Amino acid sequence: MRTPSIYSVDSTVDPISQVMRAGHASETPEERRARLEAEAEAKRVSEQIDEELRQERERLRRSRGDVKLLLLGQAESGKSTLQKQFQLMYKPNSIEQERASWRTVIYFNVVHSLKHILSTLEAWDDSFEDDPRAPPQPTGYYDQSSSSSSSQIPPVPRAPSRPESPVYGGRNNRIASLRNRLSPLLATDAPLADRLSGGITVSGSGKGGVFVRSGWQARTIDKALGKNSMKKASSESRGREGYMHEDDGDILLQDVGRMLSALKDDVRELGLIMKRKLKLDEWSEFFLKDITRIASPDYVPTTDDILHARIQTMGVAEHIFDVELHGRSVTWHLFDVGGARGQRHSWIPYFDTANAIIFVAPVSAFDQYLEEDPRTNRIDDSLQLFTQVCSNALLKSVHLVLFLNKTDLLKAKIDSGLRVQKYITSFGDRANDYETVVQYFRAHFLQVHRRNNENRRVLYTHFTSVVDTKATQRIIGNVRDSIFRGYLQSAALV
Ligand SMILES: Nc1nc2c(ncn2[C@@H]2O[C@H](COP(=O)(O)OP(=O)(O)OP(=O)(O)O)[C@@H](O)[C@H]2O)c(=O)[nH]1
Ligand SMILES: [Mg+2]
Repeated sequence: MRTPSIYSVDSTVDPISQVMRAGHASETPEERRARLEAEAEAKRVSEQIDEELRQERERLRRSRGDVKLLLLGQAESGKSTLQKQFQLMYKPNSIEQERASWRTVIYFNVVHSLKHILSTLEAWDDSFEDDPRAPPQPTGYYDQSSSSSSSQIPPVPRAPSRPESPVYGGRNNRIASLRNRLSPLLATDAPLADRLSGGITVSGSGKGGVFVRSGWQARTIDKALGKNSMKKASSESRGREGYMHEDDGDILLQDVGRMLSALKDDVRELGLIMKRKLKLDEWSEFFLKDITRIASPDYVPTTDDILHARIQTMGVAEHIFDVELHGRSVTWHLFDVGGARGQRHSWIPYFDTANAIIFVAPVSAFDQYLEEDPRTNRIDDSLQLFTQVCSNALLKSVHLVLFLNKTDLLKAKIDSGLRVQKYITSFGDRANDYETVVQYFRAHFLQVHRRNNENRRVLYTHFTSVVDTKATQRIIGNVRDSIFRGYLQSAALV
């Protein structure tokens, strides 16, 4: 006996067709109308499903043609700053929309720097009887004779010379009274951090201060506009709790602005002392030297301020741009990742679909150590990370671009007389000038690439300072063209 197929079109044996036909013969005009309506509705639903499927197929087909670009590199290497340059180039309006929200970040950067400076001064003060000028320790990566790729010797922070400035004259009193005067301003550190992070504390938020997820801008703007706010309570000294519960719109920012303005001379004094005595983070130095402008009541961050603001990325933030090529628009997905060690596991799911990577390595960091692991020199870490990226099987056919970044800071360090050999023994007695140093670092990254290049892919290298808009946008144009060339080649193969 024949087993009817579920795809059978033989309606004489199809029980459903038989029932339907039987129904047609005996149905009343109302039943017929209802049946036709039901059939029309079923057809409409079916067509709608078909259309949705078609659109989904089209979206998938198109997104296969999208460019997916990952920005990788250690914390503080400049990935988010580079992302801002893409944003300025391809979505300038969005920077305008976010401009106000950067005031929170910049205030936070200033307050957090002040806190860091004061506690460093106090710590030094306690240990002044010890010899404060121990030489820094060299890094191990370049010491090719050692099998371990990083030095196990903890770095010794640079410390101030013996009292010569007024601060160290009657230093205890001076520092104590500075802390006293600045204390209401310092107390805004925690509520500013909460506003940026949405109250999420991540272990490892160190001197950079706070981790943020994508979308923080909207949250800080909502707050500043007073959305979701609760009734304002009056309180002279608002701590973390005070601001969390009472915040009505801009109060926190107004308070910080007012205090900065009133205390700007103290702030400047502290900044100047530290500039002479300690390596300040680049953003601290940038904002402290401009404190009068930032403390003004109608302060609005400039684009340059936004490019210098520091906020740690948590997880992976996706940014979408439309990029034109020969009159055709291609969607670019830029993935800006958190570079701290605790964040790196979140990169992996993006490796599968990536077309291109910009690996950002800060070459100015030869005298710095990881915040997450103070035994590891930052250049060592960048080279190790670059080794992992070059040798990762999932990434073996991605378009690879290397940005040797922070060249402006490298120049400044060399000009100020900092000697590379002190930190990197294998640099030997090469000339301590910018060109020699930068080529030396480049050679090491090229060597890593050469040793991990089964697929014989090209490595595109650029010397960058991603806070420099004009130069960076020219380089982005260059990167875009090289990615598109690869993109067209692979499209031609399909
Ligand atoms: N002077 C100078 N500063 C830079 C340069 N690149 C980045 N910066 C600054 O360095 C700091 C860190 O930069 P980010 O872009 O936040 O670093 P990131 O790689 O995104 O760091 P994570 O999000 O923690 O992984 C910011 O204050 C930037 O303004 C550069 O080329 N020159
Ligand atoms: Mg970042």
